[in-house]
Amino acid sequence: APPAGCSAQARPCFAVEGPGADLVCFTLSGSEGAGGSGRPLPRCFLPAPARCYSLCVPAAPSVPAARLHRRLRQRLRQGPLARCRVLGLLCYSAPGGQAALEKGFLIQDPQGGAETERALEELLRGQGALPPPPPLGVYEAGERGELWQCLWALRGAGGRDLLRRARVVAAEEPPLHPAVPGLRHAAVFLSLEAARSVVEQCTSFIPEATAVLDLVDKCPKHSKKGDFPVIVIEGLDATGKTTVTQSVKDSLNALLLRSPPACISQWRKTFDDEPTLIRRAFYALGNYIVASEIAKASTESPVVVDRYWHSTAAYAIATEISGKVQNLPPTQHEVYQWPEDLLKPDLVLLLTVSPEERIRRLQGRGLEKTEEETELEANSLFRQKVEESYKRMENPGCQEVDASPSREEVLRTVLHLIKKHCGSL
Ligand SMILES: Nc1ncnc2c1ncn2[C@@H]1O[C@H](COP(=O)(O)OP(=O)(O)O)[C@@H](O)[C@H]1O
Ligand SMILES: Nc1ccn([C@H]2C[C@H](O)[C@@H](COP(=O)(O)OP(=O)(O)O)O2)c(=O)n1
Repeated sequence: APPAGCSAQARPCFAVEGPGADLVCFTLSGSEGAGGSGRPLPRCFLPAPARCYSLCVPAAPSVPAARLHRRLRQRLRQGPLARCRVLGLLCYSAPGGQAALEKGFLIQDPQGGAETERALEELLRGQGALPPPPPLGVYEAGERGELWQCLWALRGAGGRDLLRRARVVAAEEPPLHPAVPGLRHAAVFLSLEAARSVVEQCTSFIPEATAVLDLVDKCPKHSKKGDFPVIVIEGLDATGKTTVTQSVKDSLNALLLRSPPACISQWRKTFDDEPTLIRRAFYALGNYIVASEIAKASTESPVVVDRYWHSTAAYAIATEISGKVQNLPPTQHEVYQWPEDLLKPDLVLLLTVSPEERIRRLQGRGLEKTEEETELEANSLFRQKVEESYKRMENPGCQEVDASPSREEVLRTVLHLIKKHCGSL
């Protein structure tokens, strides 16, 4: 329910008008809600005494900016700021505007008061000079109930300078999710070099990054597949990939590989704790290492692979694109295309089960849940976006397999599809 005094009709989009202020901001949470023109302001702006603030960093694929964003998110949960509600925010240029995409937070302080503003200023001053700390956006009501955004640049030694004061108005939801154009540089890397350069920028603060790069550099470039078939099994967690890949391996006398490969999986936790940019670059490099393993193995036997490129891309897209499934990049978008320099499998099967069956299997397995699995359960929208992204992948695309029947029946279906596509084995 919306907070008292706020309209449930409001959309989570708002624009900041005025000279030099062509940013439109799009909150990442709660993208529901209809409304025509003359819409009320989004309900994310709570009425007094509540107060709203914003912090945004450039969304350009820069390692320092990505780490600053993550540091700010962590710090916003601490101290006097812990009482605030923090929503994700994307600020993008209105049509014709020049501003680059920014990513940040809308901070709602339900009680108002000077303490939160002081804490935010301290937080920003404590971030050092590189990259420069973002300005603090402070939202205040005008005399006629209109809303203003004041953008303050903080001076290192204390004090602050007003950069601009601009009207905040309701805006149309943009036709394309603002994160879509930047996806291919921020989360989905379409070449070895693109992913490599991100991980290379991390060697000074992630010692494991050097080890990953060493392994990648040892792999022959542009690995070629051998004569035996290469089959990839994809799907959400607990759809039965481990079960299916193991049985296919036994049935076909195949070699079983997985991405990320064993040689880097001990560093997975380290990279999972890093921002999207770094984390996804790590998984992307893992695929290139697996590619060289596939190349070698497929000269000697069939190869079955548990997750590969499609997982890397689908999870990256689904985590970066907030809100509903309709916000995903349109079909045939470049992020759904296979990287040209990555070894292609002969067949990719996507295992799907109903959400209810998947949760039964997760519970049945009784393992400790990862943060992402918990999110999947809590957020069926996320699950839908991962699955839909899988289905939009092209060249090669994924062939869907209903994995709800018994283990034996699923295996029969999978073997049948492999025979059909890869000929006699
Ligand atoms: N066809 C099936 N019917 C019922 N349970 C299954 C089936 N396939 C797998 N399971 C069980 O569901 C759980 C998740 O399967 P698993 O193969 O580990 O999935 P994934 O590797 O995709 O996470 C396991 O406990 C597994 O034994
Ligand atoms: N090739 C791969 C494999 C996994 N990932 C990422 C995508 C998700 O964030 C997680 C999913 O891995 P998870 O450990 O949950 O998967 P399984 O337990 O193997 O089913 O890893 C990837 O990006 N690329």
